[in-house]
Amino acid sequence: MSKIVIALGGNALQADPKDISAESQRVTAQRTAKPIVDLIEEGHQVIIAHGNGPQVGQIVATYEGAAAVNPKLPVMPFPECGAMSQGYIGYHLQQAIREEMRKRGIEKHIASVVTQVVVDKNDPGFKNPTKPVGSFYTEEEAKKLMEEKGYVMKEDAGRGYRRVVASPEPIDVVEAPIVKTLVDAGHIVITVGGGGVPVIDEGNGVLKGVPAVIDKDLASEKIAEILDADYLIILTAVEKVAINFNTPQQKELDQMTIEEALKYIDEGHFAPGSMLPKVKAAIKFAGSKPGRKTLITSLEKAKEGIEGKTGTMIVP
Ligand SMILES: Nc1ncnc2c1ncn2[C@@H]1O[C@H](COP(=O)(O)OP(=O)(O)O)[C@@H](O)[C@H]1O
Ligand SMILES: NC(=O)OP(=O)(O)O
Repeated sequence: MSKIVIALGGNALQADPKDISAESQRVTAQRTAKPIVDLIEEGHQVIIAHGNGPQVGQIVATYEGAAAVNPKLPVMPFPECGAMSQGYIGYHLQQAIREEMRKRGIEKHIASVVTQVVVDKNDPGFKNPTKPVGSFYTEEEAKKLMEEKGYVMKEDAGRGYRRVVASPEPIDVVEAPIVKTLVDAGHIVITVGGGGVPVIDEGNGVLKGVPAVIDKDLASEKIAEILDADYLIILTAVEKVAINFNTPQQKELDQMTIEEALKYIDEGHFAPGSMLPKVKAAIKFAGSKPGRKTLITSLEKAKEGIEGKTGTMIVP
């Protein structure tokens, strides 16, 4: 039995990026629950983390839109929207995983912990927004949003334009002791959703939410270290990491050593904002203590991946 932190990518929550309805996410979560419960059924101790880029963007935009037509409605601050996204996504995952466990006769409890993650107020990420949130827009729509709302909009890996916000590095997970207690008691915990709500220590131990979105792969790596997990599994839309991705020379990798991964980063094989943070999180976890490994694979292949049959394993 291994202790596994699973980081769920966008496709685990929204199968069709154009359909951002709650119903679509609820149905997608049911599909996502199956490979996760496969691992639980095998006896692994599973801790779940997830992204929130599309959802937090949607929540912010909804409040802004509502405030524009009804001035009595306050604009909701970004950290509060992040916390809402944890609750919204956690609720769907809790329902779906609980139901899948119930069907299989697995008697375990599952809960989401609204999680705050400490970041440095001087993190250079605050000066250079990189994290895509919300929906995809055409170049024309993006220009209009930049002019009208002052958003920073960037092209996202050939998929269209998206709003980008600051993405500081995670330093510590505030609720980690509670997560550890629940995990040690045998419960399934959903934590660091959306990378955690980013908070800064104002200097006196008082925590204050800041408008940013922490990368969920890096936050998952942080909680995996704190919980002393054996595996960090990053589940995304591709079965394996590739070099020369999307070119005729594309080569999928079964395994990468940390040294090889660093070389591939230098050579520019991993797109910033998509595969790069995953590989960085993978390197950090695999290098943090002997025996720790990171697996990057698709949601559907999680079980086969942990059995060593597919995916890309990052090892020291
Ligand atoms: N070198 C690479 N190998 C494999 N996939 C890559 C690579 N570079 C970029 N990608 C893209 O990155 C995507 C994963 O990033 P993203 O969709 O942002 O992640 P998430 O699943 O966390 O939402 C893959 O589906 C693939 O399209
Ligand atoms: N917080 C975060 O990394 O979200 P996405 O994975 O949706 O980009």
